[in-house]
Amino acid sequence: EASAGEKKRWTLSDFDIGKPLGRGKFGHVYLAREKRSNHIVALKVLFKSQLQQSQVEHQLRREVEIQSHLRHPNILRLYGYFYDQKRVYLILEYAAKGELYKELQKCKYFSERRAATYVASLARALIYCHGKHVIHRDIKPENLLIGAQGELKIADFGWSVHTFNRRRTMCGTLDYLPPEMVESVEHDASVDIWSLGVLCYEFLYGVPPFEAKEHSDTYRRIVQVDLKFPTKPIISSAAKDLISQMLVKDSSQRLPLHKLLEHPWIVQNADPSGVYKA
Ligand SMILES: COCCOc1ccc2cc1OCC(=O)N(C)CCCNCc1c[nH]c3ncnc(c13)N2
Repeated sequence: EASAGEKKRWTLSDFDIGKPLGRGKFGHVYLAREKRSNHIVALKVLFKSQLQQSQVEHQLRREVEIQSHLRHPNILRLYGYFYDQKRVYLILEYAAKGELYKELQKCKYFSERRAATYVASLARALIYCHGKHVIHRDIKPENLLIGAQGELKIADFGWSVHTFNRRRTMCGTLDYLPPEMVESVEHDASVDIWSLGVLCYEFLYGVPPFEAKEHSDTYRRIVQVDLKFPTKPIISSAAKDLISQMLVKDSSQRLPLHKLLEHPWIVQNADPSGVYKA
């Protein structure tokens, strides 16, 4: 056993590999059990060749370094990592209820209580991250997982926690980008308030607020903050008020995350435990 201080050297033979949990851009994620402790984990396998091709291996190293120090109930734990000739393996907390975006697709949109409970837990996770000078957790639905008790977990390692000019081509959608990033000017932790506002809108309406057929139209809608609320589903004015205070072009005018937790819509709808009980 490695003593508390030194890092344990993991190898693939320490794990029984179970069912695949899904495929990401750079590799597969598997259910796995650590043999000695019988601890169930998720094992993400990344191919070194693909990481080299996309020149992200140094970013991954930095991400893993940062992520391994984050400890929050709404941030997926990274327990450790190891590598062999061809692959890098990330040993991760297992989120038993899987991907949030699949749940959102299935329900089309969430109730105000469910949306508020998720938004409040994400706000707490982001307050924690900002307290550690970690920003831009890239909180779109694809990067959110659901734990065994229904709690939300940010799984994405952002790739861009300290990089300011991440190329969006790597991750496709523009939908979540705030104006300052779309216009690729300096940005700070308030980008996360914008993205959380976009996410809150999508939880309630089932589509992101600035969606358009063409990238150029989405781009224009974002920089103009062309925010419209559909008539269906019927959403409370408190929810619209909160979203309107987050999707503000001037990043210094966006509702601070700790104020979000005191907003009437959150106070009246979010379950204090951070767990949505159907
Ligand atoms: C550089 O990589 C950073 C870490 O990225 C991830 C960590 C953990 C992940 C997924 C991650 O990236 C996204 C990705 O690979 N997919 C979209 C495919 C698999 C989807 N997950 C399915 C899943 C279900 N129960 C889970 N419990 C824990 N982790 C999971 C999952 N996935």
